[in-house]
Amino acid sequence: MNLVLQLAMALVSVFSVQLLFYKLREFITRHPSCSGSGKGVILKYGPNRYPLVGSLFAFWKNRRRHIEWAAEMLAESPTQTIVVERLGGIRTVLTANPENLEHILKTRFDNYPKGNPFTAILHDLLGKGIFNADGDTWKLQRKVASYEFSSGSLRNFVLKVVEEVTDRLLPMLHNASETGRCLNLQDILQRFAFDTICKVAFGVDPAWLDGRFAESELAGALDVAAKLSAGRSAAPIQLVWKMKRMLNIGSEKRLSEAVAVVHEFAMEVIRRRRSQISNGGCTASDSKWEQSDLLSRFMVLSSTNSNSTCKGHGHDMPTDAMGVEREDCCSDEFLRDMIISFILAGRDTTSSALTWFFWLLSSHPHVGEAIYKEIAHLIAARSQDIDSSSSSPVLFSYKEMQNMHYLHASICESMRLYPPVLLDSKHALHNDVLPDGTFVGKGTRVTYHPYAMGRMNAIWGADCLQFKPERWVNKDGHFVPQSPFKFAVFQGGVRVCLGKEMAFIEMKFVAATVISMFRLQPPVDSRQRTPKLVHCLTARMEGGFPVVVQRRTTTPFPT
Ligand code: HEM
Repeated sequence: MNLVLQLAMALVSVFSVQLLFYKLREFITRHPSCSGSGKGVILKYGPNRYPLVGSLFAFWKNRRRHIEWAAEMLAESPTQTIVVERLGGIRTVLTANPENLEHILKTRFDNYPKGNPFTAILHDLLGKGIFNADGDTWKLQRKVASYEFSSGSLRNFVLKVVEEVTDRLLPMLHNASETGRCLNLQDILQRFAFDTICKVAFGVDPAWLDGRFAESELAGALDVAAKLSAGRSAAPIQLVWKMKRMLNIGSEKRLSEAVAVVHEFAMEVIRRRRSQISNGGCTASDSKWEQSDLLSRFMVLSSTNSNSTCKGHGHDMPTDAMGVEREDCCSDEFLRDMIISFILAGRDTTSSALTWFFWLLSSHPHVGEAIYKEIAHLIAARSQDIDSSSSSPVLFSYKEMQNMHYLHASICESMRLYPPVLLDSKHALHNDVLPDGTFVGKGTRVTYHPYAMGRMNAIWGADCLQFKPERWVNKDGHFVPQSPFKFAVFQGGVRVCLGKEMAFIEMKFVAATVISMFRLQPPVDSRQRTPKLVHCLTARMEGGFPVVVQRRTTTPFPT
């Protein structure tokens, strides 16, 4: 009882101080002469229609649909930008304006790091991993990871891994088509994406986990950690999760337990690789490529004695030149954080994109059939293609996948409506003014909103809510890309997603394989229902995506 009372008193006093600061800050930001900008415009949309405490209630009322709520308000704003000021929260500029995005992500990138308020939210889970880092720590990881992702041989390796992992997926679908059993496609795709990223980034097959970790336990821990971390950012009052964390109670207790499981997995991966390196390299069963995985590159960096460069796998990688302490960048903790960032980057994004893609196909069967025809056409053309007669075991070659224009368009169209990363935030280092005239004070959070952008009349036209892959192809049927600041699904500018090409290889390979063999439908009783979108760092479907699997009577593959 005493504790509850103390908690309540602490809350009241913090609220009073915050109220004072809030009023003061409001005064400063609304007087351009005080804030240092002569042109600043404060837009008065969305939650600003509510008085100070009212905005808190509105926030609370919409807490389970804050993504949709923000999208509605952004659509109402003539500049596609709103300013959110609420008690207990950082002043936030929310934007879906492509010019503003280019400004934040490219032109004035230096002024918009992720910032402490963002990194604090994800720190327990991601530590200083690339997703949660700024400055030199980020630069170093970006540089090393770029070597990996820009390498030509990565593409072939990804293709090989994806084919292997798809081979595990197909028997499940065959089995379900024969037994009539319903499958949770979201879970299966997540497992597929997890296996793929572990093999590509760390040279580890999660099948190796058996006996040490139950993969389901790890998957569960990752889900809980992602969901509760996202919950922190959506909390109307940030102080509440901070206090719960301090007291290790409720959701914060569950989060720390889940994080412990995830961390232990990452440490096990590191221990395994260290022992491989100390045993003189990879085991006989490991391929050459596994020595070049991202984790190995970082480890070579840590074990080199040179102070200036690290000569690993034929690359000269600047290390101390980055200004990052060797001990920092090569400690087990640092490697652990890097691993977790990559797991999240590779597991939840592609599986989210594919889940929503297959759901949209189930209500737009003509799109699925058009994709099938495209694949059948490419396979039929194989007999005339000299190269394809090679004995490659790959179901689809890279070249064939490049020619799947309609499939590419359909995946982009699906991500336009359901971007895996729904929103993303930066924090201004200095006062600034966005191209649409919105004043951004030092410390302001600037959030861009790919979900709102994908549903914006002003950007995509009156049919923006319709699923129409045709909007991405020209009259010759070729895919036409859009500006990354309009279609910001992979972010644009300096921190653009490093795994974009890998993601497309993965998604197109799985989609093409599944579509050429099966038709997937939700069970009859849920066909008319739109699944609920939940924000768990990525866009998930509440309750998963149950599907009934029907095998096609013919496939385009030669028998
Ligand atoms: C459909 C799939 C994917 C989508 C939509 C996507 C989207 C994004 C977005 C929006 C960001 C920026 C996040 C931020 O700065 O907060 C990002 C960054 C990143 N992505 Fe992806 N991603 C996808 C797949 C992948 C895959 C498969 C990988 C491979 C591991 C990957 C690796 C990364 C990395 C390393 C970054 C950090 C870049 C940096 O901060 O410099 N992504 N991605």
